[in-house]
Amino acid sequence: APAAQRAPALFRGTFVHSTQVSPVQILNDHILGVDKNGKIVFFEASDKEEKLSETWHFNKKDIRVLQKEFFIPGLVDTHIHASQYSNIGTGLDLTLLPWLTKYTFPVEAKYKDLKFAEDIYTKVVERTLKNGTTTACYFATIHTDASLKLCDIVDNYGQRALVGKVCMDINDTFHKYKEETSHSLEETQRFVTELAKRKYPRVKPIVTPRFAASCSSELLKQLGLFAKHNNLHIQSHISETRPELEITKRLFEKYENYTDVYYQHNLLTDKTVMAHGVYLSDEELKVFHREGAAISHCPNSNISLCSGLLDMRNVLKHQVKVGLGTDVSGGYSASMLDAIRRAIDTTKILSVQSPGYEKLSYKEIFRIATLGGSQALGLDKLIGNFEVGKEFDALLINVDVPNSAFEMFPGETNEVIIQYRDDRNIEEVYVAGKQVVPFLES
Ligand SMILES: Nc1nc2[nH]cnc2c(=O)[nH]1
Ligand SMILES: [Zn+2]
Repeated sequence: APAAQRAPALFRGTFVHSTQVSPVQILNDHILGVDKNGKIVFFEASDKEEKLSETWHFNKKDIRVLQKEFFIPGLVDTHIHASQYSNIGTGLDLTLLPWLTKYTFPVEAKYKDLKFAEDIYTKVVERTLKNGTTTACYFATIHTDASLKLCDIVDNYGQRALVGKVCMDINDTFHKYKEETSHSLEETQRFVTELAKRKYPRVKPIVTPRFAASCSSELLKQLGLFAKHNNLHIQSHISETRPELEITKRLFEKYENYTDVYYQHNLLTDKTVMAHGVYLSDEELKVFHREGAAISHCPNSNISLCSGLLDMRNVLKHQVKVGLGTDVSGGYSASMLDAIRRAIDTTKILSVQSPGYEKLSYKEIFRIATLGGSQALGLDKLIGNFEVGKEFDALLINVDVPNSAFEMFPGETNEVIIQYRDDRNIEEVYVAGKQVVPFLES
């Protein structure tokens, strides 16, 4: 039961967000105004209330004054397999390649059945929204109609998303889950065309070759050209595990490295987001920087599938755009709050392994989960924080709810709250100024 509610356009209270210069900025007693298109039109200290009400012609009694709640920007999940949601929390006894064969390809094959697809896709959109994911970058499956169904559901619930119909013409371990090369491209074209006809304001297509090891050079080439000619987003996986690196090296012998495979096929652009990147060399990171391509850091998945630990500090040092991803169901949680915690764990483990390692602070990771994600998806002009001119994607956090996962003690600051809240503390979710959580009863 999706929401269709307009937010009150005016809020007064505490706002916590990130900027380029400040990983966490806490703005107490501010007023934020949202216009009917969902854009933030002003955001100022509330001693300006008088002047603002004259400029913007509002009545002060229309301001919603927050009490103990505060706003943070919506969380951006830069990598999630909507189709794998039905496997969440199961099948994590294997590493990537056998895991794909035993659990993942079989479940994705089921999305031929549109009823099944509709059921699971509804559940994953509801779950991610409730957990504060206002923007998701989804992998669906190879099935075009089911992928369009995901788009319909995302739009209906008011989430913002990039949705990819998966492309793969090689699968030697689960033969029935793959496509003919030409069919894969044609179906991608059909997916993009059909989605465009629907005119959804916040659901966009993303060209999605699964990863190099499941695509022929011909398919990669055609998808790269298609993305280029239509200026489309691109997503895939890169350098997640060592055995995958070996296979890719064997399949693409004449390329310099894994990054070069995507680069040579026009798949590494400033609208590309590649999941994982655990084993990328400095040389490859320089190519990411040069091309403006982004990495999605998926710490839960990296640990759950024993893939490895991404050195995010090194990624940032190379000025490569980076966001966080849940990578459901390689990652066992659909919550970006979990992704934040796993990213904190990962940076700490790296510092244990290498004394002197410059850990990321939780503040930096909060920024990566919000502003960083928006940059990784090329949406930072539109979302990511509460800058005037952006759309209001936001979570109303209440730390003091019944059944909260933690106690609040006197003297604790917002900073403590940022680290430890969970979805019970997300009372309301807004996308482009429209309240999308709680869902309205239909
Ligand atoms: N984590 C993960 N890695 C992949 N590499 C290729 N496909 C997948 C997938 O579905 N999940
Ligand atoms: Zn993935």
